[in-house]
Amino acid sequence: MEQKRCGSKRRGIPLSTVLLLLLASYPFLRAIYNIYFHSLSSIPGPRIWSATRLPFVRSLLQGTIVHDIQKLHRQYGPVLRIAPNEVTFAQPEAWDDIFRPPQGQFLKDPIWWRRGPGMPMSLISAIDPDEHARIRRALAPGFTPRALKGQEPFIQRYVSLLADRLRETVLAQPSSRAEMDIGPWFNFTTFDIFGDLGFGEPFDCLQNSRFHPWIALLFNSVKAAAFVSATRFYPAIEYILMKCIPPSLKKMQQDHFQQIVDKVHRRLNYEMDRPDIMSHVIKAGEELPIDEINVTFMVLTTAGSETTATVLSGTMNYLIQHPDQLQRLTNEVRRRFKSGNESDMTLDSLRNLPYLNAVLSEGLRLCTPIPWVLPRVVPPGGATICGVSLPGGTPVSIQAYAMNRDPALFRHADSFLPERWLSEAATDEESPFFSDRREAMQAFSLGARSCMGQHLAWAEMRLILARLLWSFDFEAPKNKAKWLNWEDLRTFLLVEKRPINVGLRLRSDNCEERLSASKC
Ligand code: HEM
Repeated sequence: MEQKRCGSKRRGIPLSTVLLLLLASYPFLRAIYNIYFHSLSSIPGPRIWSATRLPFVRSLLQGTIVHDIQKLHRQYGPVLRIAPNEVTFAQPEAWDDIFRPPQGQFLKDPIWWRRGPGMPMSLISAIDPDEHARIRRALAPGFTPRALKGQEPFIQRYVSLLADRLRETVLAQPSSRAEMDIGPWFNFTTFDIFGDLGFGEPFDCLQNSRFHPWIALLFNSVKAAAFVSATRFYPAIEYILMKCIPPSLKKMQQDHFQQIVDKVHRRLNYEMDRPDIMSHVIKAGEELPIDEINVTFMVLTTAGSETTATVLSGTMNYLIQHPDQLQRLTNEVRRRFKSGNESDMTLDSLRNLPYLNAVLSEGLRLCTPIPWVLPRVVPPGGATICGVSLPGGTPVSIQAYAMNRDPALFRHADSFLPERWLSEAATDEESPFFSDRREAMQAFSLGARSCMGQHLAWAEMRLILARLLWSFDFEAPKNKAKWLNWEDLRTFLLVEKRPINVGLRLRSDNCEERLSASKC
């Protein structure tokens, strides 16, 4: 009996229990490894973010990721570990080190760009540099300054329609002063412009004064898209989620895509030659298979419209809350186009208005629509970024939001001060902005994957803002509770939408008097 008891003692804890214990303690052991023994353990960052991906995912799902990371950068410095295997940078040198490295490209991190099952490759999702270069080559002629010249009449048409619609809204008010959310109007205009340039047909948002259902569905699914992205860090959860998607939702997704396929199809069958973006793709012939054209034009619709509208919304929001800057810009535009003929306002004539460019640069800095440039992966041999050596395979990203608002890089970094972008700020040592690190702001990114649409974006932003200020007097809503603080907006891959309330009336008749009385 005694012997038996000793025997059972020797057998000890059953193997299954040991395995279970090991399994249960794995996350803790892994977290300890990540904090103390991982190859990134010397990179500054909060322990909990270095130990596990969970805080990052929570922040992503809450939409507070850019603000949370900004706070962490302030606390830990410009090089920050934001997950066990990921490092992010808020230092100007990171742009060149990641996006224009001397040897070879840092490729996009597949976790963010992996294509859905059955989805063809697009310009944005192509990771292989040769594939990406092939697609970009086929599209590039449609985005040159020369091509833009041919596209100008399309752009002008929708900006005129925007001004007409706003005029009607104002005149419908008994007081001839309207108070409205101008954000959707910027979206209506940029989506209509891209619709015409891409597919030869607008989305008719301006015509109908409301979002086309395709765009409405896109905006409604942004939070869900952020959720799907978050599950990619946990393949088992992603697998289950994909299995749980109801057929009705899958059908909705397919129909959404099919609408773009139909638009592309209609455009490709046009007999006439029109100088839009698609015409260049047609000329490139076989270079781009039809399924790649479909997906590329679907992502371009968002990339080319929502971004520009976000900057315009943010810039207008800052302008109405800064009456001096608003007045200075209004004066610049109205003085330059005194003759009273809006058609004088061409893309060429608007290119060199110093204060207009400064205001929009400041808008791009504070309201950058891509506040966090999604990660790239350090090439296999490893690389040095901002003086920090990182092993191959490490995802690295740039925090544009944190960098653009860093007081070490920009004087009064959180304030709207377009003057920092005037040429004298860079040359006059007395200027308070002389030491600003303007090269930190790269809203269109750099290198082989920089924004293809930046000429178009600048053209649209200049024309829309100038035309509106030329035609209307803007002001902040009388009720301060209706003012929006841009810093409160969350980010779910795209910047959250909230009303941009403005007061506007038709440009007053005594404008010339005010101009001559103004000191600007
Ligand atoms: C103010 C407006 C805009 C901003 C701030 C902006 C910013 C950016 C940024 C930062 C990227 C790089 C993203 C990355 O590499 O992860 C990008 C890529 C891109 N943008 Fe824009 N964009 C704007 C407007 C437009 C417009 C109007 C179009 C054209 C219709 C456009 C087309 C593209 C394309 C095609 C790419 C992908 C380039 C490639 O992967 O080769 N963007 N944009």
